[in-house]
Amino acid sequence: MNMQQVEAGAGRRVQVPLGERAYEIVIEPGALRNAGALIARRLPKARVAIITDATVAGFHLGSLHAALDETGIGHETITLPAGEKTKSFAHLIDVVDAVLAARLERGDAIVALGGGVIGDLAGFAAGIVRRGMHFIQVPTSLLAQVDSSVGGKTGINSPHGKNLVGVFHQPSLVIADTAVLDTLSPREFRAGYAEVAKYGLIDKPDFFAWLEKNWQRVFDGGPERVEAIAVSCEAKAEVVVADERESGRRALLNLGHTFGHALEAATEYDGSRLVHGEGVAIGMVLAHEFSNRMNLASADDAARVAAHLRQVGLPTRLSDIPGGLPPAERLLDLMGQDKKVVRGRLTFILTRGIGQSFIADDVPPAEVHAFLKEKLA
Ligand SMILES: NC(=O)c1ccc[n+]([C@@H]2O[C@H](COP(=O)([O-])OP(=O)(O)OC[C@H]3O[C@@H](n4cnc5c(N)ncnc54)[C@H](O)[C@@H]3O)[C@@H](O)[C@H]2O)c1
Ligand SMILES: O=C(O)C(=O)C[C@@H](O)[C@H](O)[C@H](O)COP(=O)(O)O
Ligand SMILES: [Zn+2]
Repeated sequence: MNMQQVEAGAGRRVQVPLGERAYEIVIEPGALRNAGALIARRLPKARVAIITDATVAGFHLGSLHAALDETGIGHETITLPAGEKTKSFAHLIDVVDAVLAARLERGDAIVALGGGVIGDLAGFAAGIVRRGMHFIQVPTSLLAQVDSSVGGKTGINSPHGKNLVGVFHQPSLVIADTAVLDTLSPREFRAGYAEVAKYGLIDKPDFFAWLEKNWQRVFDGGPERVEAIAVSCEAKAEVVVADERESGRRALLNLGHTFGHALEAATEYDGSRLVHGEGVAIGMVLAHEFSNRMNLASADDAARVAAHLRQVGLPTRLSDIPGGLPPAERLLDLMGQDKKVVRGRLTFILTRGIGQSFIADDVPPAEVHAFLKEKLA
């Protein structure tokens, strides 16, 4: 990681060395223009079904079509509504039916052009149609470029909780065009930034300190944006290669998510109230505050995390979520559906300070309940 000198205009490539499931992440402004050539090199002669949402299609579908036409790649397009509620059984059926109707074969590919919602849904479809098709991620949100397009977690939501139905299915290629982020709304850019900060808070205190200094440049675009995305992808790739199916260390990538996912479910996946990255921002602050309450981390570190996230414009408190929340009992109940639960016991990602996160499976639920009650008051 070279965060001191950032070369102007440079693209980056990050490898995910997962044996026969290995793939490359191409991070570059303008990469979408080369999507046809990149896909043809990785999957010669494959046809593709593009899954996208209406907002992203309006901005970027034409460029992807042009890139595929240039290289003679046959394509179908399925356009879904934008937003978290699209990660549902109903839309999974739409995608599966459309891919089968287009007679795509197992050796063909599903291409996700969009944010994490489209990536998670399209990846799930790719994992189950004909028992597994190729899958290519073309992430268009900051969150998707730094997190959801890498690592192979796919799935949909349930009223019982987030991402409760899905499969692990790695992409064959990730094409992250950092220039497409210029059309992303400021709110969605901020939400994705929460997952960038997460890597610093897990185990990269120098990266967190770099972000505190450089976040404005990351937002503005240019080399710092590419650098932050590349560092994030390297961090995620390293964890995924070490623990692809989350039997241990990968759970660290869930920092802030036990709280955050419960908040998303409690607000019924209503993006006008809370989007995923915002839930993660509040969840990471709560994880640091709870760690302080358990005498694990200092109050100063918890305050530093909250101050930085607030500085970039992210919500950091439960009271920042409009429309009211259910009581602590209900939030705890929702956390009970977390995939990290083992024999009924909650697992949390706690911390000893900035960049010192760890997996805790011995957290007394009564402490969490009391903490949440306090925070809701
Ligand atoms: N699989 C994983 O490892 C993983 C990791 C993190 C998050 N996730 C999931 O990802 C989802 C959140 O992803 P997200 O934040 O990208 O949400 P999203 O897919 O809903 O995208 C956010 C919004 O931005 C719009 N958008 C996307 N790219 C755009 C662009 N370039 N220009 C203009 N508008 C654009 C979308 O239409 C949408 O309205 C959640 O469902 C979360 O659970 C998955
Ligand atoms: O890739 C992972 O592993 C993560 O935990 C990344 C998270 O940012 C992401 O939100 C993921 O979808 C959460 O996973 P889940 O298993 O808790 O649903
Ligand atoms: Zn996340």
